[in-house]
Amino acid sequence: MRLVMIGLGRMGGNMARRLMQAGHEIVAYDRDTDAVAKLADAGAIAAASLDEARARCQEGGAEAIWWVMLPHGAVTDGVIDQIAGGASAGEVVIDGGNSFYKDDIRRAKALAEKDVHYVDVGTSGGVWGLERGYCMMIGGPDQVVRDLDPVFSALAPGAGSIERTRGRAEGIDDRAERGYIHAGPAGAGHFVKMIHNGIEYGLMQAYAEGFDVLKGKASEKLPEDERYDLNLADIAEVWRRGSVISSWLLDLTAQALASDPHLEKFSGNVADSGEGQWTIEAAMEEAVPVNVLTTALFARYRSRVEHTFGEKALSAMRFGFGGHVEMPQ
Ligand SMILES: O=C(CO)[C@H](O)[C@H](O)COP(=O)(O)O
Repeated sequence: MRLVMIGLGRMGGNMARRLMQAGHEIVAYDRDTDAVAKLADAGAIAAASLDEARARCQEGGAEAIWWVMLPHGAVTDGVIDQIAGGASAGEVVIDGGNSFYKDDIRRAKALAEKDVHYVDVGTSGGVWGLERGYCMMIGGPDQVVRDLDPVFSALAPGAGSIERTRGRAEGIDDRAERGYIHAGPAGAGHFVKMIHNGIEYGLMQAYAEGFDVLKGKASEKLPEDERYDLNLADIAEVWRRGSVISSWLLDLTAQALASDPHLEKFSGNVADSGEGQWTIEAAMEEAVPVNVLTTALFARYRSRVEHTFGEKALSAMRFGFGGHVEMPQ
């Protein structure tokens, strides 16, 4: 198939490459003309504007398919509005970024008025996706998603060497086993991806806290015979092998500790892109308790300030009721 890839950053660029490796044709568009030129060197058709991208995509006679891979919010909305402005009936807009699922529902309704189809794809795989493939959670109309199957199938990891899940029925839709699902109508793909990312926050926080406690065991504040100077890189390594908590996130932790045992490259000011917060908002709408996920998000907020005003207030109250002084820095 021929499709336009808009946004040729870490994700979009590599997804375009993976699609071309599978025989698809990519019309490449990005405001960064160097990124377009680089992808053209790898075999893509370069486009200097959205109009040109549409024309090049339609050359084969089919309506344009747009895969948008941009930061969520205003940037993605702006580009989709521009596409919609010149769109013909039958075009397909796919948002493969990390959009908020309620934005998908709104966009799908607006585009449907022009008979333009909208598909939301929560895409996981990060910078490793070119090689390993991308796990995709898809929302949108059934037939449109079916028609795009060659694209999803090429991007997905495939069944690979992962054993079939014991107890899973034979002869059912095997897309999940090949690394992608059609989760439901507009927004369902990004909703599932949002929860995936919420879980990601919780898992990451659990590893981070565990390693913090291991590191702290060398503290001079502990009795001498209870101090251990633990090799964190080795602990991460051994847990990768047969332990209950082995995972890809642990693999990445082991890699980071192997090359930088004190993680000196990092300040520890942890950013977030919104999915953790949206997960908690969704849980509140459903009145579902998400204690771990909430704590993980708040730990990120906490990581960005040396001391909060609230912590100063704590010290002030302790001092007020008991004359208790603060810990020395
Ligand atoms: O989609 C992803 C992985 O699957 C994102 O890369 C990841 O979740 C980053 O999110 P945040 O910036 O909030 O940590």
